[in-house]
Amino acid sequence: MIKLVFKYLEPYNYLQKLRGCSSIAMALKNSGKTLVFVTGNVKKLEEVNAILEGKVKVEARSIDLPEFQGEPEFISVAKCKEAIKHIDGPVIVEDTCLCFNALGGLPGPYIKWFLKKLGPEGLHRMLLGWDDKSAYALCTFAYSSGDPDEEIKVFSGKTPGTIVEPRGPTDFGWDPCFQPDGFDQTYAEMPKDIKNDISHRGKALAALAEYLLSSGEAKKKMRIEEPDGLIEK
Ligand SMILES: O=c1[nH]c(=O)c2ncn([C@@H]3O[C@H](COP(=O)(O)OP(=O)(O)OP(=O)(O)O)[C@@H](O)[C@H]3O)c2[nH]1
Ligand SMILES: [Mg+2]
Repeated sequence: MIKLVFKYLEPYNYLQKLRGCSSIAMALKNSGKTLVFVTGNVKKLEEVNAILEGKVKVEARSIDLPEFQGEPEFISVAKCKEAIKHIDGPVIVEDTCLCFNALGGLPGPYIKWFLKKLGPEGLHRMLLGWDDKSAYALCTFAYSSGDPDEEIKVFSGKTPGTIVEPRGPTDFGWDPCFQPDGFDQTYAEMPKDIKNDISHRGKALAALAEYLLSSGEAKKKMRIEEPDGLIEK
């Protein structure tokens, strides 16, 4: 029963946070500036579009940014600094980590290479010698207003889970071997909308959307839709 309540309450919280973000879409539309998501990963893009649909209009640019090393926040900020060299206007980038607790957080930001070489089955096998199969997915967005002199903002989302034998469709990365806590399905098995509601990416985007709406700094660059109509800030 508790499991069931958790299952439905948590997604609801994130949906609540995103509600009302249609003003961001209007704001960016009317400022003549579109928020550009720089990524080379179409599956990430699909999820970002689904999560922000009807709230924030994102334009994708496929640029193969360097894969930096270091802590997640450093990597995302470094990616963002690279991205703004190519884009005129507001930009977001994202970096995803899959962290095994038994391995002190590795592969972490290096998951892309582990996945490429081992696949989801190999990731599961990495933990065969360990009792602790717990892990977490971490998503870190970095946002720049486009002005290189302004501070880059970072928004993170973390979802705890367990590394299991792969189950479900294999169309997105390590989804088949990650089972989020409180669920009996892997990310790959669950409906996309449920994944997006509880995922590392969904949580990070909720925080980003909240910032764009509430920050005076971000608002100054945009026109914001108010209940009485569109007014200039
Ligand atoms: O099963 C998954 N569920 C997810 O929700 C998810 N998000 C990212 N990934 C994979 O994890 C690595 C991150 O590396 P990454 O952040 O550098 O991404 P990337 O290089 O593919 O794109 P980008 O850096 O151009 O945005 C890459 O292999 C991605 O395919 C996921 N796999
Ligand atoms: Mg990358």
